[in-house]
Amino acid sequence: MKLDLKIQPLDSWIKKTAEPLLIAGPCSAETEEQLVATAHLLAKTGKVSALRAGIWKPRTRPGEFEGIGSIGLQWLKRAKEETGLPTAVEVATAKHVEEALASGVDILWVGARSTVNPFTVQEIADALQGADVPVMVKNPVNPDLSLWIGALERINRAGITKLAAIHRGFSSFEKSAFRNEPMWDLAINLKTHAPELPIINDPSHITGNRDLISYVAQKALDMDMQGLMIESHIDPSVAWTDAAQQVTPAALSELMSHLTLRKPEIKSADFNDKLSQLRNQIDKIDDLVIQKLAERMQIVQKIGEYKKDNNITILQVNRWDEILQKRTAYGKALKLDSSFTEKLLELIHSESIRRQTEIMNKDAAVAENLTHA
Ligand SMILES: O=C(O)C(=O)C[C@]1(C(=O)O)C=C[C@@H](O)C=C1
Repeated sequence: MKLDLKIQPLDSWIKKTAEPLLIAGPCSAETEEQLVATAHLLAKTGKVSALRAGIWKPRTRPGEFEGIGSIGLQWLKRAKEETGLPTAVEVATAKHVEEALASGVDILWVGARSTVNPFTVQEIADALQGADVPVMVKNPVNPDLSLWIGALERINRAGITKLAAIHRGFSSFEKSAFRNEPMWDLAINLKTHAPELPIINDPSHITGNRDLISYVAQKALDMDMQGLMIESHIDPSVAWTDAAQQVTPAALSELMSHLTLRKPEIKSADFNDKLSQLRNQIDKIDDLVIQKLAERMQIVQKIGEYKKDNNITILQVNRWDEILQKRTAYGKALKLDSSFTEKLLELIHSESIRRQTEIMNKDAAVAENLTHA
């Protein structure tokens, strides 16, 4: 389903100084000197198109540094005057929006902890009514695509058409090398729903670790994301917040120079001929896969009827386990990744169960309808 968003292209609201688009700056504005000095070094790299800095910081526990507050807006103004870099801040309340707009901040973003809350997002959207400012919406903390979409829609309905999404990863129960799981599928899903919506990747928050930033940044570019937002501090070792994920402007410049830029498409007739030949082969195979899946489901239906007539449970763990073991081993022999084969089979099995449940409940549903009639 395509979303009904009115979006202006990214180029209409941010002037790229280099490819890929890079928004950089400290996690938090700490002092005027720290912010302005960082901004100068970032501007000097020639690779940064906008300066970010958190001045209102949502913290998990009270008593932690909650951002320098409104005074930081003056520092951002000075950084912009001296470097020419447009500025970006996070807003979480109507008051933040008003103050940021009044002091000439160029780009606003809605943070992950705000995106989860429709009341907060609506308050921000209401405060944005009539403003011609670009807004970027971070994914919610929890992996819920509808919340992300809902927040984008609310901001868009307030008349904000200079809109982008920021992919900063999701909280997960499972421990991994990342601070926030990228769950790329969710970002890809958003892109499928709204192909014209620019998505900017935030490898700093995904990794929580400066050593992993380039890996995630490269993957984001390979996923055709439109830019990167990376935290940079003049001296990360003394940063007041998120020290482990910040890089110096020099390290950032070095990191960017090692990224490979790939295009979503090219005009070469040769390349496109070869690509469409290969895609034709894929189309034929996909048709077969779907056809075979449909045939499999017909048999599942028959088994369902048979089980019903004989009062046999839907779930047959031993049979299911046998399928899982044998097909995964077969897939492995054919060079398929085992976890891919397992996921595919699990999806098929849950559809089998759904269908057989429908069959089992058919008469029950009729009976229930009759008693309610
Ligand atoms: O073999 C069965 O009993 C089936 O109903 C088929 C099937 C399957 O999809 O392969 C479905 C459910 C069972 O748990 C096991 C296997």
